[in-house]
Amino acid sequence: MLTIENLQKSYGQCDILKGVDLRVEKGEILGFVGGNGAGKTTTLNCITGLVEQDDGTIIINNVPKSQSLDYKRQFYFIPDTIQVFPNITAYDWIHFVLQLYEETDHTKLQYFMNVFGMEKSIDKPLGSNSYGMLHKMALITAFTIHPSILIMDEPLNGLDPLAVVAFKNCMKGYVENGGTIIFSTHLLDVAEKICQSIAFLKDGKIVLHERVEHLLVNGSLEAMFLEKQANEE
Ligand SMILES: Nc1ncnc2c1ncn2[C@@H]1O[C@H](COP(=O)(O)OP(=O)(O)OP(=O)(O)O)[C@@H](O)[C@H]1O
Repeated sequence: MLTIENLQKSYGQCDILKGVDLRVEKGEILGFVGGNGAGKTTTLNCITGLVEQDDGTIIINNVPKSQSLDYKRQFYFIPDTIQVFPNITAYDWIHFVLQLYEETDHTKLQYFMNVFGMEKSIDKPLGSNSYGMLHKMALITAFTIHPSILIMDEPLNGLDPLAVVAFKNCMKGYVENGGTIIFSTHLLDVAEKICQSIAFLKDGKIVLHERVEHLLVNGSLEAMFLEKQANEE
């Protein structure tokens, strides 16, 4: 589904990604973890084309990143900071994006708006929405589109507890229906409940990529994280 080989990226003299290799299989929820500044956002930005890598290949559904348009049709991306036009409404924004993805099933949209309790905010200008509400809007759009792979950078940030429950249920339904998810997070207790596997990024490389049930044999993900961080330092 998603294959990354030898991904490298530097900013000036600073080598951020030093040969990232990663495979994500269809139907998998992969949690992408690592300390602050490890390079998670840089990796996701390379995958989604917001950043051009210096070296390495990225392929989604057998389509290489170099085939720009076709490649971009394979996924939907929710960045950590959602940039919006402040004067248009959530309704207009969502419908605009749905049109881009040729998604016309508005019953699905209504369903996910209900799930996330967004009906009352749908006609408000985006500029008056909170950080969490913008994230909900992006999630509603993503689950309505149902892309073959959903890529998210810290999607749990700003979500209230009800939205977190809705998010977990939607993720479950989405992968049961053939979707694949890769998301970065610092919330290891949530990751251990919803992910099938965890990739740990440290010093510009993936130092561990393992199924969650195998990791939990030795304790919590938090314990694994602390041990890995300490060992590698
Ligand atoms: N545009 C840029 N120019 C220069 N350095 C950058 C740029 N973007 C990121 N970096 C650097 O690359 C490194 C990795 O940043 P990145 O945002 O990918 O980390 P992260 O793992 O997502 O961190 P966090 O968990 O704190 O969000 C950091 O040292 C950061 O300062």
